[in-house]
Amino acid sequence: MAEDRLKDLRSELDVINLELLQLLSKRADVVQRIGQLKQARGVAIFDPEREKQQLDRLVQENPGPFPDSTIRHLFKQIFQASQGLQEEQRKLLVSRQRSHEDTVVTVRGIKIGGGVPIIVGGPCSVETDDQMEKIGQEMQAQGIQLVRGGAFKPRTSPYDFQGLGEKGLRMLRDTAQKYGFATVSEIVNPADVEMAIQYVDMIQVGARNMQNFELLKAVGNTRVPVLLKRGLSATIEELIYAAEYIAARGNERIVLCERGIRTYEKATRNTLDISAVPILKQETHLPVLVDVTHSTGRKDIMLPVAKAALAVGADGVMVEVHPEPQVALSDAKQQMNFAEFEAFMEALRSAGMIPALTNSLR
Ligand SMILES: C=C(O[C@@H]1C=C(C(=O)O)C=C[C@H]1O)C(=O)O
Repeated sequence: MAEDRLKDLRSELDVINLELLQLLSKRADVVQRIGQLKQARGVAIFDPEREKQQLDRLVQENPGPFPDSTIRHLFKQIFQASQGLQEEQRKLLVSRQRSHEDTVVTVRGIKIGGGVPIIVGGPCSVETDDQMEKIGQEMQAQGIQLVRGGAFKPRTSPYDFQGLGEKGLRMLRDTAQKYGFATVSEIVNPADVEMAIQYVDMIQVGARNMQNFELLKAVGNTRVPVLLKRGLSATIEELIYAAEYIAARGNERIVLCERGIRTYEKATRNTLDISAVPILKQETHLPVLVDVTHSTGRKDIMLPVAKAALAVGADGVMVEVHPEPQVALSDAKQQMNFAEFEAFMEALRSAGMIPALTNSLR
């Protein structure tokens, strides 16, 4: 008999627990809505005055049998947990606090991040069928799996080669299909994103467009991997917020790329901010690449710079390669020719910094 009574009372408690749980969740939902308002208004999360008001009221209404001190203690715990929820809401989606695990971005089965460095290679611009055919053969011979090639070129001068547009994307895709690569290419106009993803596996947001917020939103609306380059005068924080624009739209397949920043130094085209790599790895959970071509603009130091990038934890390096750099329609001076590229790759391989060529790739 007594046994049955105990069971009944415990069943009663089980029901009350579920009711309390529902009420706690309902309360948490309101807390989160308050959190959003506070964030929008730039108001502090912790509000001791408001907490005091609530505690005073609760103690006043306390029907017992819990003593007032216990009621204060229990509700203080709830307030603290609520504060935690609001703090969680404030953390950027791309921030390290959101994920202790490194994000691995997979582009057509090729992993960026996760421990095995990748080399992304290809010409600055897609120019001719002949050029792309040679690129296809060379990239395949060197085991390059992700090939770059520009079709929309944001050039400093309006009189410089502007790229082949959709035709260039088609040529890049055809080469990729023939040789089995994945592709990345820059898009500058949000209206072109839908068209571009018919051709490319990864969309690049270039340095000059890092704060083209409409473009960031447009690529954020897709589920296609995005290579986001740091703006030439952008701080690391601004780069992280640019990535957040993409993530906030639901696309977290983002790879960051350090490509040098503008300083007073003239010996290199830009100044490679090597410290940005470990900082980005620490502050975000996203993979980070280093563009050694644009950051240096100098072929003679590309190898040591690439080694430095990999040594500080970059998930890969991006380089420009052209069959005949001297006649290239863009970046003629800084693209490597095939012999230079082969020496570059061989040096990284023999230093054990990138995987050896497997037989199937020879
Ligand atoms: C929910 C709020 O945020 C925090 C949490 C509180 C709560 O859980 O009741 C109260 C004050 C704040 O410290 C709020 O400001 O109302």
